[in-house]
Amino acid sequence: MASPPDTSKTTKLERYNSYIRRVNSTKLMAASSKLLFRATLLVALVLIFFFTLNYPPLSDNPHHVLTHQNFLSSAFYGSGASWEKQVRHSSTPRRPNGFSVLVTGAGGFVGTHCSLALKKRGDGVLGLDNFNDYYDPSLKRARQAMLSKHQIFIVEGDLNDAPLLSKLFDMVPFTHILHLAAQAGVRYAMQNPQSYVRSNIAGFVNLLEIAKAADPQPAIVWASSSSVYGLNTENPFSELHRTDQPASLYAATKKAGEEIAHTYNHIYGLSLTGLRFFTVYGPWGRPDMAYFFFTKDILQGKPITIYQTQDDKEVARDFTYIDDVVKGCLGALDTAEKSTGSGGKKRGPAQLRIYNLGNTSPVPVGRLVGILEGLLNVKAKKHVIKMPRNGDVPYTHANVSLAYRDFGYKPSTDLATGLRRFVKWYVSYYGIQTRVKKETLKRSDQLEESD
Ligand SMILES: O=C(O)[C@H]1O[C@H](OP(=O)(O)OP(=O)(O)OC[C@H]2O[C@@H](n3ccc(=O)[nH]c3=O)[C@H](O)[C@@H]2O)[C@H](O)[C@@H](O)[C@H]1O
Repeated sequence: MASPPDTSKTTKLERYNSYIRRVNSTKLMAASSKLLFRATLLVALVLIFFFTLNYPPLSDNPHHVLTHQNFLSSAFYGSGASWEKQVRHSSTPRRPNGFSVLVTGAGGFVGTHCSLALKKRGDGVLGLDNFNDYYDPSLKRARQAMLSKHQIFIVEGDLNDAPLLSKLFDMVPFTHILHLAAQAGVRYAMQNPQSYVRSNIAGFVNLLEIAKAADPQPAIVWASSSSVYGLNTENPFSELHRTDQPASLYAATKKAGEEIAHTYNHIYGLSLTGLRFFTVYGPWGRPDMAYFFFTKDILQGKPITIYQTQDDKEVARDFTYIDDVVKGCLGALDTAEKSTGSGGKKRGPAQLRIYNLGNTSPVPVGRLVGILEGLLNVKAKKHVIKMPRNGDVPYTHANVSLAYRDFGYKPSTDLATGLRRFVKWYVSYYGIQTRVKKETLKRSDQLEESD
């Protein structure tokens, strides 16, 4: 019987070869996992980069904090002789003892009007605006073009861009800041709450941080809102009434601003004046506001929704005409005392003020629609519903005796007059002339710029 072949050598060899194969395959696996790890890391870094650049998306994030863009804007705008020349030229006063004012939100409705008024009387004005797309940015660009004709330059940047703000304060010894940049709108706060926190709280704090460190420290006048009165039931609203029951996040961020102002006044000696605006309207206004989109919808034959209170009462607002508000803003600037600190240190007590800027004459929304129908010569398709729970309050009415006492604020434009001026501007700006009453267009007491 043939003995079985001696396999001990081949078996050893096979075992050795198999060991080598295992070692090699482990090495290969380790190498490929390393490669995979590096590739994943690279992809993650690329994703993080784009995520940070685009998040939250621009469309639903009007007042975004843009880390990369902050950097880019500072790097881009902060250099260049021509940019610096425009900044200096725009902010230099042309009258003896004139102010040098940084107007934030200069491409906005109130910001544009105030910038023009300041420039016209010889103050230096430098604008700051991020031209976000909360509403049609082309309207903001048109306002910018109008300001540019009056030698007012707007720096394109965000309130949260600390390097950019510091650079501006390094270049210009601003005497005042008129801080009007904000995320506005009561009802939109339910759609995009973070934008209110970013602009009205984080952005405001960023601005105050820069202002407190500046030498000289500027005096600051800024836009609060009638909405801080929230569920207050005492009428007319006085600055002494309670404001601890905001009905919307918008109102809550404005109220937070008032408390933050107190802190910066207390610790750093910043002179701070908050102005509670009451539903400001007029030419070059905001398309997100009811009087504006009612006009658009009425002219286009579309239905409009008119809110009523839960107990079927009319909702009313103390609609305030833009020219009256501009006078109030300038009055507040003119009576603002100097900040007392310097370089971040308080040297003594500083002024801290809050004022209502309203019209003292509330008008039901139904009446506003009636006036528009008359001016536009078109019957509105009205859809009356109970006010949804959207942050709205049923009624606003300003007591302005404090503003009158301290800087002579006295509103003088009734709603019919103000809306006529608005409609005249609207049809001219959007090129709609057909159905609007001739007498509306003929009247000539219009802003020079809108003609
Ligand atoms: O004073 C303020 O602090 C605020 O004023 C403004 O808020 P509001 O007074 O709410 O103005 P606005 O939206 O024009 O609605 C006007 C009226 O129309 C009613 N309204 C509104 C919409 C609609 O479809 N139907 C309707 O009846 C509505 O119920 C209201 O009664 C600014 O937008 C805000 O940024 C802030 O500055």
